[in-house]
Amino acid sequence: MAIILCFLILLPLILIFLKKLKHSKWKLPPGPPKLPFIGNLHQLQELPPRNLNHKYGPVILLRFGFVPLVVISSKEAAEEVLKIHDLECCSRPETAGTRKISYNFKDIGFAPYGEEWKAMRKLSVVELFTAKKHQYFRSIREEENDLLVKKLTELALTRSPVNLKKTLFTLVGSIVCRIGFGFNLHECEFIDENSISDLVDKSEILEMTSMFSDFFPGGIGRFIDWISGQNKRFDNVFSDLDTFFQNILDYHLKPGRKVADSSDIIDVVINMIKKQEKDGDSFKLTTDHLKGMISDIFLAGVSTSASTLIWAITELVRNRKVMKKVQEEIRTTLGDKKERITEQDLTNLHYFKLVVKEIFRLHPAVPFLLPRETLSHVKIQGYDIPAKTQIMINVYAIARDPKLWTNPDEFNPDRFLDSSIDYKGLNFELLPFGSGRRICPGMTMGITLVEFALLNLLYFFDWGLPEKEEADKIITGNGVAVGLVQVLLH
Ligand code: HEM
Repeated sequence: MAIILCFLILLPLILIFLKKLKHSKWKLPPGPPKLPFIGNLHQLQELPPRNLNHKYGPVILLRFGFVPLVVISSKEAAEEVLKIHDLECCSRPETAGTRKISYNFKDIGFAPYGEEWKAMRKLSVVELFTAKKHQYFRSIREEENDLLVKKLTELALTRSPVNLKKTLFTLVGSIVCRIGFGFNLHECEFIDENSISDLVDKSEILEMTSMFSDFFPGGIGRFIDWISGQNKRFDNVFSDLDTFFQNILDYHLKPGRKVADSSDIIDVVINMIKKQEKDGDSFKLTTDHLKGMISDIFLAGVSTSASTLIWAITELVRNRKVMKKVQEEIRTTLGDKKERITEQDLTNLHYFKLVVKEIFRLHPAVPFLLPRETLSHVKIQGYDIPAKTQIMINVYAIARDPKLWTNPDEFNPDRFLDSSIDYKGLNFELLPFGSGRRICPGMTMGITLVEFALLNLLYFFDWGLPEKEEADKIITGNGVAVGLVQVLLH
């Protein structure tokens, strides 16, 4: 009996010792010094670093509480994660914020890798981006841009300044709501079109704010979140978003609602749920899956495209020569007299596409991609990365790496004149949409949305700053330009 007791007491110590022995053979990535227990938590504000961190190299290991996190900031290391080890690195970590906005990971963007994620992703790709719907989506984008041109023309005639952030978030929000959820934002009973950017800001708070329980899983973390009131703050922010998503769902479930031939993605999923109730399939879609999908489409679709557009106008206002060159190309190719432009007009523009590419390089909407988590042990650039380590890919820094780009901080679309580098996930120096299994499924839609809106803005209007404003004033601290811009009729 005594021997068995001794064995039971010693067993955990032996296991810890063996684990340590195994880990001591590992070559872990370098990183800033860590304090006992909290690791790098005291540096949460400045880490992970946005720019290249030459001091520690392109693969850096951090530890926030109990959570190990690796930051990748070189093209070669990104290629290893996203191409060579894509399967081992394609899960997502769980945090309190992402659990909420994904409705318990019943979505696409934050769901861990597995059968449910595969089924949801296939559904969204098939339904949102099928060829049979291309013409329908195209007409929605064209109609919404016509409305924008009308609104901006009125502002130009009265020489009133334009609030870029509100205007472009409303444009993108109205397109995404019609395509994804089948309702017209301008006539909507449950949301004011001007509050779209505020809602997106709230979702970003949820994604970005960290909870103690994210770093100290279990009782201690949850207790500190509760005492500090962080839980309550979180719930308050989430409740506005949840109300909006619930309204979208109720709108679809209204008795007697007529579903058009070109039903939106939510109608399709509701019909699948009804069908499954009869068939008894093994993967059951639920209301949480529906809300997770609404959350994904809204959050992933709106802020990315809108902030890219805002940056495009901002850079062009700051770089008048490029603005002149691109407008000359557009107006010469399309002719000067069009009252309305269509997506067909995008086809013959060359320099314009380079301008868009340069915007995606300098201002990737998701600078660290969405965080990944390793499913098993991998080696990146010769370093050991254990299973269940978070990985962030700093595509912002890679796209400004002086080893890859000449004058990297300069806005210069001409750099792509003789280059075959593209941004669709195959060139690892330019990854605004990510790459591999978790690459953005809305890429085609996002690109068309950005290109067509920008074409309208540049064909019909001349842009500049309101009197006495300087270019830098249209940039805010959190990286998105929000200021007022003067619009003049061409
Ligand atoms: C300019 C526009 C857009 C940009 C720059 C962008 C960028 C991204 C990036 C960087 C990721 C993470 C990829 C990774 O982790 O490797 C992502 C994921 C995602 N995007 Fe987009 N996106 C855009 C538009 C859209 C649109 C319009 C939709 C849908 C309506 C969409 C839906 C999604 C979804 C569902 C995911 C999660 C994919 C997964 O985890 O499997 N995105 N996007």
